[in-house]
Amino acid sequence: MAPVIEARKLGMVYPDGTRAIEGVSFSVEEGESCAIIGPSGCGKTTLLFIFSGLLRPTEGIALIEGKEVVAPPKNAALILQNYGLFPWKTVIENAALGLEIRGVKARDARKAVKPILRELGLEGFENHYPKQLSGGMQQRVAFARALAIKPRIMLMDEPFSSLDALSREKLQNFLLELWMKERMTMLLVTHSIEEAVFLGKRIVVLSHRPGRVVKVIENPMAGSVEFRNRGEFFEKCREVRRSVGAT
Ligand SMILES: Nc1ncnc2c1ncn2[C@@H]1O[C@H](COP(=O)(O)OP(=O)(O)OP(=O)(O)O)[C@@H](O)[C@H]1O
Repeated sequence: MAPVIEARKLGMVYPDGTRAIEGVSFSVEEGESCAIIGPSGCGKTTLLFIFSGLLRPTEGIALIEGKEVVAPPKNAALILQNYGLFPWKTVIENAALGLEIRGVKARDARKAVKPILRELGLEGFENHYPKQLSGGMQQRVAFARALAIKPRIMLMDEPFSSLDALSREKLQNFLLELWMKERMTMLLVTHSIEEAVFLGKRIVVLSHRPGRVVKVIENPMAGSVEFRNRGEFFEKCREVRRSVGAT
C-alpha cells in the first residue's frame, strides 16, 4: 500500500533566496506516527506547511494519500504552535469552526463539538474567550477543533512548545492515547527529543539549514504512556540526541 504521507526530494527556496530545505525524502505509512526533529531554523515548519497545502515546494513533490498536495488536504487536521484560535470567537465557536468550514450548519457543528470539549476537560468553558483560558486550555480547544472533523491525518507543528511541562505531558499523553485508539496517521514537528521519542514511531532527524535528512530512526517501542519511564526510552533519547548533535 502507498504511504499516506510521502516527501519526495522536497526542496524549498524562499523568494528572497533563503534555502530552507533540500532533497528531503521520507514516508509515513497508514496509522503510523512520525516525528520530525532538527535544530532551530532547519525548515521543520516549512515542511509541515508544504504538507498542509499552505506552501508550494520549489523542488520535489509532497504527497498525501498518493496525491500531490496542492491545497489543504481534506482528511487532514492542522495544529499549530500558537493554537490558531480566533480571539473574538468563544471556545465553542472556535471548536466548531473546522466543521463549519466544511459546510456543517453552525448549530449542528456546536452540538457535535460539545462531547469533544467535555472529553478534553473544557466543559463549562464553552462561552469563554481564548484570552480567558490558560495556554494548555487554548491548545485543547485547538485539538477539539481538529478532532471534530474526525481527521485521518494529523499535521502538527510544535503543538506543545508554549505549554508548561505539566500541561505538555498531559496533552502528549492525551494525543498518544487518542492515536492508539483512532490510529490516525500523524506527522509531528518538534524540537524536543523526548517528545519525538514519546510520540514518534519513526523519527526523521534534519540537519542545520538547509534541512536535509540526516537519519531516520525507527522507534517501535513508542505507543504506551508508560514508555516514558522505561530504560529503553532514555536509551532512544540518547540515540536521537547523538544524531541531532551530529548535525
Ligand atoms: N517566508 C520566508 N521567507 C524567507 N525565509 C523564510 C521564510 N519563512 C522561513 N524562512 C527561513 O527558512 C528557514 C527555515 O524556517 P522554518 O520556520 O521552516 O524553520 P524551523 O525549523 O521550523 O524553525 P524553528 O525550529 O525555529 O521553529 C529559516 O532560516 C527561516 O528564517
